[in-house]
Formats: sequence, C-alpha cells, structure tokens
Amino acid sequence: MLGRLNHVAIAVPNMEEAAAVYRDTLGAKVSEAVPQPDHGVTTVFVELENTKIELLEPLGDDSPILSYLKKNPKGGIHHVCYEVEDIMAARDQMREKGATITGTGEPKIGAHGKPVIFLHPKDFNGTLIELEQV
Ligand SMILES: CC[C@H](C(=O)O)C(=O)SCCNC(=O)CCNC(=O)[C@H](O)C(C)(C)COP(=O)(O)OP(=O)(O)OC[C@H]1O[C@@H](n2cnc3c(N)ncnc32)[C@H](O)[C@@H]1OP(=O)(O)O
Ligand SMILES: [Co+2]
Repeated sequence: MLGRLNHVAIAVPNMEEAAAVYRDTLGAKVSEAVPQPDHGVTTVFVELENTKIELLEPLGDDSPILSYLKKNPKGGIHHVCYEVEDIMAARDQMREKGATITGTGEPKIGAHGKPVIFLHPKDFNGTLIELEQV
C-alpha cells in the first residue's frame, strides 16, 4: 500500500527562524510560508533531492500542533507522510486493521492540494502518520 515518503514534518515555534536555519545555515531551497487555515498551521516546504521537509507553525487558537509544542517547546519531528494511490481504499484498509484515523476520519485536502488522512500515533510506534493520495 505505501508508496514514497512524501515529507517529514517538523513543528516549530517560530517559522521565520526555522526557515532561516534551513535556508541560511543548511543552504536548502525553502518555499514561502503558506497559511493553511483548514489545518490550523502555516507551512513551509524545504525541497530535497529525495523528499521534502514540511515546517509547521501553529495557525489559530485551535491549531492541532499547539499541544505538541507545549510538550516540545523547541519543536520536533511531528509526522511522516507516505504516498498512497487511493486514500479511501487506504483509509478503509487501515480501519479494517484496527488503526485509528484521526479527526472525522474523512480525508481533507492537504498542502499539495491532494486528499490526506492522519493515522493516530498510538497504533504506529508513537509516530503520527499522514497518508497523501498522489
Ligand atoms: C496543511 C496540511 C499538512 C499537509 O502535510 O498536507 C499537514 O501535515 S497538517 C499537520 C497538522 N495536522 C495534524 O496534525 C492532524 C492530525 N493530528 C491530530 O489529529 C492530533 O494532533 C492527534 C490526534 C495526533 C493528537 O491529538 P491531541 O494533541 O489533541 O491529543 P493529545 O495531546 O492528548 O495527544 C494524544 C497522545 O498522542 C501523542 N501525540 C500527539 N501528537 C503527536 C505526534 N505528532 N507524534 C507522536 N505522538 C503524538 C501525545 O503525546 C499523547 O500521547 P499519550 O501517550 O497519550 O500522552
Ligand atoms: Co504533512
């Protein structure tokens, strides 16, 4: 079922500072910051040869990453995103195998304009997993 690793996401308390580290210290190609109100985050993508790093900053009081940053005030790796061909088939397969889909369980359109779902970390060795249909 799993395809390529699409991105590794890092939650950050200050997007400007985090983006500058990747751009200026690490010399990487860094996108503009894009607010994603439907997801409660602002994203910046760091383009790498074989995958991407997604920097996430909280957007709004209900941001789903606020509690993560409360526990990890300096930030940290937040989730990994794997590509799948069919998000609904993947969701149903995960449900059949007893995994918990977070939120309503319905896919939302993610940062790349593609449907995404999230699998609860309790079922995956403490790792939040995002699946993105490509
Ligand atoms: C623009 C979209 C973009 C894209 O790529 O397209 C994105 O990636 S958007 C990213 C932001 N959106 C999300 O993260 C949505 C999915 N997340 C959730 O549904 C929640 O954050 C959830 C369910 C993972 C956690 O909910 P909440 O924070 O309200 O619950 P708790 O704080 O009580 O945590 C419960 C339990 O889970 C552990 N936890 C929480 N977040 C993570 C994490 N990122 N990685 C690993 N573990 C996590 C937390 O420590 C608690 O563990 P426990 O042992 O029960 O104390
Ligand atoms: Co993501």
